[in-house]
Amino acid sequence: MARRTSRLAASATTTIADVPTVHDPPNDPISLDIPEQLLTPEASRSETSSNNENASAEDHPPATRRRSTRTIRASLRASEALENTPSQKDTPSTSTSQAYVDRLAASKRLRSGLRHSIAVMESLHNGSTRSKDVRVVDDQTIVPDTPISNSSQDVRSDDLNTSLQQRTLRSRVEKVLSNDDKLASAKSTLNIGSHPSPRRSTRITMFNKASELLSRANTVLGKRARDPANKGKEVGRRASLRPRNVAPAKDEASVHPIAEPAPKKRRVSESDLLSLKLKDLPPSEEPTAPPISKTKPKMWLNHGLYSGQESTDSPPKQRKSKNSEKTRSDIKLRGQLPMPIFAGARLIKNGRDYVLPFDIFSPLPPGQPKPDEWRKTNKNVFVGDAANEWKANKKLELSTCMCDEETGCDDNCQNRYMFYECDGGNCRLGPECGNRNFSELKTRTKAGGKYNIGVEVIKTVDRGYGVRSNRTFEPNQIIVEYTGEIITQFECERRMRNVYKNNEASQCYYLMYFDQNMIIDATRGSIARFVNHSCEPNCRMEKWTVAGKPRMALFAGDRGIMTGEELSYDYNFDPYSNKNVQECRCGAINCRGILGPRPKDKDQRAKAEAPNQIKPINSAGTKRKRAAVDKTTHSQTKKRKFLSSSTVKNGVRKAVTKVSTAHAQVAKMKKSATGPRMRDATKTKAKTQKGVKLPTVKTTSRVKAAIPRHISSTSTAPTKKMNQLKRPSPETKKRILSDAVKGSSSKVKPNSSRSKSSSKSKGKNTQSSQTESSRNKHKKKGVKAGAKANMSGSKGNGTSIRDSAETAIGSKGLGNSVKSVARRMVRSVKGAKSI
Ligand SMILES: C[S@@+](CC[C@H](N)C(=O)[O-])C[C@H]1O[C@@H](n2cnc3c(N)ncnc32)[C@H](O)[C@@H]1O
Repeated sequence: MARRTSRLAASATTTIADVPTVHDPPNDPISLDIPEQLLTPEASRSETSSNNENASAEDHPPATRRRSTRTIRASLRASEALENTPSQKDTPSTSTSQAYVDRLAASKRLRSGLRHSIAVMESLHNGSTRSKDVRVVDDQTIVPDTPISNSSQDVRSDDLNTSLQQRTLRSRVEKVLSNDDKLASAKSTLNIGSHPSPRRSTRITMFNKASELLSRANTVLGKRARDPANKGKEVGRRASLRPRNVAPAKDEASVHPIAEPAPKKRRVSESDLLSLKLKDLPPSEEPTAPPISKTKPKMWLNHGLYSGQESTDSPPKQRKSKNSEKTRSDIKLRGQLPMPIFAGARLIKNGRDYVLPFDIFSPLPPGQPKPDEWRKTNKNVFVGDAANEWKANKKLELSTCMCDEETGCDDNCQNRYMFYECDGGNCRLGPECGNRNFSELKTRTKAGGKYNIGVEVIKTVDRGYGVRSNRTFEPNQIIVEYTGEIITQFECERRMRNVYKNNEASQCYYLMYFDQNMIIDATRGSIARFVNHSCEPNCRMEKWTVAGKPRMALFAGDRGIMTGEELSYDYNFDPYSNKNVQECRCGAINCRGILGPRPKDKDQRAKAEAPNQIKPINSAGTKRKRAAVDKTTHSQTKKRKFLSSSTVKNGVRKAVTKVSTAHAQVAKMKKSATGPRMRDATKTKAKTQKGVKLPTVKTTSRVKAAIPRHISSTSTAPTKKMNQLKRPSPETKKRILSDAVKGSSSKVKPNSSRSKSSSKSKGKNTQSSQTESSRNKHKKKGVKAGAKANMSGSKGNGTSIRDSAETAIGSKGLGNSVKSVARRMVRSVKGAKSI
């Protein structure tokens, strides 16, 4: 604004200054007639030394502003006398600045000269001053050519004329001067009104502003930079922002030392002000309404950071229904996902079950009850003849992994698919391989410590001891290996008869079918033996082949294991005899009620059962009778029995037929009689069918009951695939193996059909080949071996019976034992089929 004003002033000045250039200021007609004749500039300077105006004009060149003012005057006079001075019109409008200055100076001199002349004339007129001074003045100033000078010279002769002339002259000069003054005052008034801030003053204002800003710069730097002496002087500025108590200046404090110390500075909110106001007000009976503030109160003052959210008992929802919006239109809730500020309040109000955080390690405190008779071993130990009978066939168990680094050995890994653990011999991947569970377990347990072990024994309320996790386990992660003494079946029977006969009370036996007709007795074994059964388990017991040897371990289920969970797996328990049925106390919703096998339904079984899922041997010697089990359980068991009878009968018929055929063949061989097998076999079959009495399941002794017929846990005939891990069917497995064999450098032919797999097929690196090899060995061993193979037959289906029959056929000294073998086979088949 100031700049604009100065520009206007400048333009006005320019306009005015231009006036004399357009109308070149001629001298006043009076000045032309009189003053210039009376006084020259030089004379005026010398004579009127007391005239400050002239002196200043002479000594100092006129300033621009003054020049403009004078120019106006001159221009005004010039405009008056413009017409009377035609000679001046010829003067070019574009006169030089020097000429202009000269004219201004002349104008000034003219005015001063006029005043001087008037003074002289007055003195002459009064007649009191006819002194030498005047003469001197006359001598020096009056030009003889001028008429005035002439007239003045004639004063003595004609006083009347002279005085008249003087009077006229004076009046005329005064008139002109008064006109000048009027114009000047009018102009000044005009200037003040239209241009209040001339250019010079504008500059001053700007300078003042700049200096003021500089002085404020200190305050910008911060409060500490302020001069403490000037602290109190800023009150005016601060007070305009917010009210505050101002501490008195130091000087004042020194003057009034007794005065109270200034209160601490603090922010004053509106509520404070309101309370102060209320304090000041005299107490009145009627409560006065608080003054309504014109300013809108800030939200955060009234509601806090989370304004717009209301506490509800229900957990926050991302989406709200339209109805809820309508009903709660008075409360403006946040549209976005609200922050969980009320979670704590909800938790306190509603509560929740305590769940340990995911990765918490929480072992039990010391002083827990411990099982008395537990001889621990973390490795499988062969006992008795088991070591001799065991076929450590590393080469045959090899399976080459085809995975690459990108995929690692994931779920599609061929070895994983068949429960073969990868190692340096069968997998070219190193740390990238994800199929080395037992290796991982070894590393973990070797490191030691409760966390690495991850499990501990607990005492349950009604199921004896159990096992809990003291840490978390990922889904399908290996937890603990099931180890113990590997014994033969005969050794197992011996132990049951002699050693474990006193276990009837506890009903606890730790026998599990393992591999190659062997049994793991974990009475002396790992902690895994304490894992109880559940109809809704959180773990699985699986048999894997590790470096050519079968090993069993407990794996976490698909949900994983949380800290503090009791571990369990489905025993898939085969009681073998109704006498051995135990009540299940797992507490699951879908509890089957007994420690028995899974439901009989074929489809369900096909889905549920897994080939490598291990099934413990029935804890024989149970005193729990069927009557002890509830009616539902009883009916289930009974139903299972009858449902499977036809299948069992068929299987038994086939088995017996084959055994009879074999017996007949042996007899014929002894008599050196040869003939078509098919026929004989048919005849024999017909005879056998007539002669065979289908056995019923009878528990002749406790030992027999203690070794129930089970769904094979061995690799001999894995007929079912594990649902969770999507294990392959035997056919698929065979195909994969054969493909792998084709793909690998080994020249072994695939085990395409069971009939072709004979003892001649040596060097097969498949699990099936191992089975065949085992079978051949059993053939050599005779009836006993055949019986064993039969006992561990896979699910008691036709295949296993055929195997047993073939074994029996191939064995020497079959003789009278055939019948007993057949009987046992039938019993085995029936037990398996009744599951
Ligand atoms: C291998 S032992 C398990 C450990 C056993 N609880 C202990 O104290 O040593 C199997 C025996 O435990 C008992 N058991 C396991 N799970 C059970 C369950 N869900 N209900 C009832 N008894 C169970 C049965 O007596 C069974 O014979």
